[in-house]
Amino acid sequence: MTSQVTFIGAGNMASAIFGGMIEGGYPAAAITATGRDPQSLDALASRYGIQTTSDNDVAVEHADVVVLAVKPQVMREVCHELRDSVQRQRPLIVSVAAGLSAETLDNWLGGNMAVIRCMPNTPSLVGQGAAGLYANARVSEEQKRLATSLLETVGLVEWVADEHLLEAVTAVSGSGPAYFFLIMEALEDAGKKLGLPADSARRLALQTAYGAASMARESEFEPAELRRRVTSPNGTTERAINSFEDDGLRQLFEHATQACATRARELADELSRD
Ligand SMILES: NC(=O)C1=CN([C@@H]2O[C@H](COP(=O)(O)OP(=O)(O)OC[C@H]3O[C@@H](n4cnc5c(N)ncnc54)[C@H](OP(=O)(O)O)[C@@H]3O)[C@@H](O)[C@H]2O)C=CC1
Ligand SMILES: O=C(O)[C@@H]1CCC=N1
Repeated sequence: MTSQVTFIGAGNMASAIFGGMIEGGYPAAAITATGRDPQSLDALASRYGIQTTSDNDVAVEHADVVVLAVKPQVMREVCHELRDSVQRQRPLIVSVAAGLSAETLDNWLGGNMAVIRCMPNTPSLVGQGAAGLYANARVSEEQKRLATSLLETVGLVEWVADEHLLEAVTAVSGSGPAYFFLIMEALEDAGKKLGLPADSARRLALQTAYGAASMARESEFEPAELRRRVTSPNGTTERAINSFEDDGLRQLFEHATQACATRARELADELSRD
């Protein structure tokens, strides 16, 4: 039987997931999303054919799975508001919020809940997401299979056994799309500075990112080998790669991902304090 899935919060991440689920064939009628702005909810309802409401309590009434997809800063208030209804209904809770631990969420929801923490990413919208998942001890094997099957409709699913590894998942894939978008912007700008018309620079940069990612995913060779195959000895690529290496590109990634993981820990500390 199709599980009833309710998204609390229907912003960027939630709509990427339910949009991708529907695109992948999940019945829109089994999906409910909540929010605060009736106009945005109406727009989502007519675009995707999902149920919408601004009443979070009503939305969880018949839910098998409740996906908490509000900003971490409003999660406590939302969980307190949902406490009575989820304690009655006992759905599987899936939180996509950065930082907040399963224990904190469980406490805010009144305790003894099956909680999965999920760190997804926005390419879920086009069925190319990558999500890291962690389950607390109350989650059954069947519920893990359910979460896996729901999220696999929008991309790759990787379970982690240690909750702290979700900080690394956030640093690599949760925030990761933004790094690649930044690289696309930078490559486009660099192309313009070298004289390309703006629209050509954008098309070339985007197609190159797409081509490289598709090739890396499908190839039997690892990315380092694929890079070597573009890099002719004493050719043009070698100059560019050497320039990146000399300017410390790898360290830049190391520092940025550490900063990201640190922020995930900070959020958890800031928000779980009473
Ligand atoms: N964006 C991303 O790439 C990723 C985000 N995440 C996580 O996803 C979560 C949501 O982020 P994101 O989608 O970017 O943020 P958005 O601001 O786009 O979405 C949050 C939504 O929650 C709604 N909301 C706020 N308060 C309530 C409430 N009381 N009841 C119901 N809905 C409410 C907001 O409505 P309104 O606008 O009216 O306030 C908004 O539409 C965060 O916890 C974030 O850590 C995780 C991985 C990736
Ligand atoms: O920037 C953020 O906090 C969220 C979590 C991962 C991606 N976006």
